[in-house]
Amino acid sequence: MLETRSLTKSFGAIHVTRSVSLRLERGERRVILGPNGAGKTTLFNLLVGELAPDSGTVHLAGEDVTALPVARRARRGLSRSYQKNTLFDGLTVEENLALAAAVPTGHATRLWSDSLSRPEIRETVAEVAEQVRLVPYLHAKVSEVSYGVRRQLEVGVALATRPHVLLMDEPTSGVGPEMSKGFHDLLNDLPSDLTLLIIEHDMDLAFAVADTITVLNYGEVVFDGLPEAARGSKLLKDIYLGSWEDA
Ligand SMILES: Nc1ncnc2c1ncn2[C@@H]1O[C@H](COP(=O)(O)OP(=O)(O)OP(=O)(O)O)[C@@H](O)[C@H]1O
Repeated sequence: MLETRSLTKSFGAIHVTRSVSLRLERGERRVILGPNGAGKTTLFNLLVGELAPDSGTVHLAGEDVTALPVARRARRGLSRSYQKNTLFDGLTVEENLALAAAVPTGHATRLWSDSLSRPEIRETVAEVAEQVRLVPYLHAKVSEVSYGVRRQLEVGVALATRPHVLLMDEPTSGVGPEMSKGFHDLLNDLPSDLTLLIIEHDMDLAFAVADTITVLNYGEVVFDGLPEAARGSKLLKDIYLGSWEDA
């Protein structure tokens, strides 16, 4: 469903992505682990098209999308939720979802009231709100809801564009252990044909949701396999857990 072949990117003399080849099957849940600066976010930027690689290719559903800009990849079903806040604070939760839901319909508009009057958008908003446990907050302004609810909404906004592949950059960053468990349930309840690629620092969550794990270190894939194998890997302990404890 999503594949990279020998993806390579440098910033000046720093090799941030070193010949990364990944292949995610439809419905696969893959977690990307790696110490700070390993190149995880850069890989996401290359996948969605915010950065162009120096060499290598990105394929979505079998098609080479390397030359396509962000919006065209998004229309083909590749969506991303961000680590940082990208919500409209002055709008309600429902209005934020409606704006995102309007994107694939080609009716994207800042007039959220227009979006909400469209039945297909109302339907998407209702379904996504259910999926990400936001029904009780639909009419609250984003500026009034808790940090954890905002994180849920960020996932909701990405889902409302109806992606086939969803990339999530640290969905639980900054939320407490209780919320983190809630996120685990939320991720497991997402449609089984949705392909998920998640950058996650919370090891418990990572192992709980992952079908497969990729570990990046200095921009290079140093492990690619099943969570059980990752758990026992000395390499992973040395490069990842060591850095994690230092972080
Ligand atoms: N636009 C840029 N220009 C120059 N260097 C950059 C740029 N973006 C990232 N880097 C460098 O590339 C390296 C990888 O950064 P990246 O953010 O991809 O790592 P990461 O694994 O996501 O780290 P973290 O876990 O801290 O978010 C770092 O050394 C970073 O300073």
